[in-house]
Formats: sequence, structure tokens, C-alpha cells
Amino acid sequence: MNDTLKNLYETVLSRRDSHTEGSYTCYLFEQGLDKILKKCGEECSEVIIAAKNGENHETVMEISDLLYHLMVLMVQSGITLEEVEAELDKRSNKTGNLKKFHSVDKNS
Ligand SMILES: N=c1c2ncn([C@@H]3O[C@H](COP(=O)(O)OP(=O)(O)OP(=O)(O)O)[C@@H](O)[C@H]3O)c2ncn1[C@@H]1O[C@H](COP(=O)(O)O)[C@@H](O)[C@H]1O
Repeated sequence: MNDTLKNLYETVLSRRDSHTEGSYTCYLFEQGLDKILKKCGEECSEVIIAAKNGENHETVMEISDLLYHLMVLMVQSGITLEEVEAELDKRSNKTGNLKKFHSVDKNS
């Protein structure tokens, strides 16, 4: 991914404090958290439907939409990309997670 997500995050962050004409990101920030969450939910559902239908090109498009809207949610909530990366790095040090998840499934 190189710096793609980082660059996207930086663009979204810069939009939060600007009033760029015609910017969809500015529109989302103006609408607020409920709108951003609604879009995250919609895009998530669209990923599921596209994947279920085996439409890989469409799924890539929807995953990209979802990642973008998650970036907007992160900026809105004051969550940095570094925080997510740190959590993923922490998890990468731990393997053999199957048993834990399996026992959770059994109890649900
Ligand atoms: N990655 C994206 C991106 N992905 C999706 N979208 C927009 O997300 C919207 C979602 O489409 P929908 O049909 O679901 O929603 P809609 O009906 O248009 O709008 P709603 O009323 O439902 O909110 C579309 O308008 C897309 O253009 C994005 N808009 C912006 N970016 C990035 O943000 C940057 C800045 O964009 P602006 O803020 O528009 O300048 C861009 O250069 C991109 O890097």
C-alpha cells in the first residue's frame, strides 16, 4: 500500500479544517457524526453484497469507498492512522488466536 492510506488520511484531515468548494469530505464533516456513521454502514453493506455476488471489481470499489469513509470517521473521532497501525502491529506479535475465538463461538 506504500503511502496510499497515509496520503488519503492527510487529505481527509486537511479537509476537516477547510471549506473547499465542491468537496464531498467537507460535506461529510459539515453533516457530522451520524451522517459519517450512516455512510460507513452503507458502504460496509455494499462490500458484503458485492463479495457475496463474486464481483471482484465491484468489491474492490466498495472496499475503497469503505476505507475512505472509515478515514473520515477516524478524523472526525480524533483517531490517528498510527493508532490503528500500532494495534495491528501489536496483534501481529500474537499468533495461535483460533482457540480463543473458537471458545467465544461455543458460548454464543
Ligand atoms: N476516496 C474518496 C472517495 N471515495 C468515495 N467518495 C465519494 O463518496 C460518495 C459516496 O457515494 P454515494 O453514492 O454512496 O453517496 P452520494 O449519494 O453521492 O452522497 P450521500 O448523500 O449519500 O452522502 C461519492 O460522492 C464519492 O465521490 C470519495 N470522495 C473523496 N475521496 C478522497 O478524498 C479526496 C478529496 O475529495 P473531496 O473532499 O471531494 O475534494 C479525493 O481526492 C479522494 O482521495
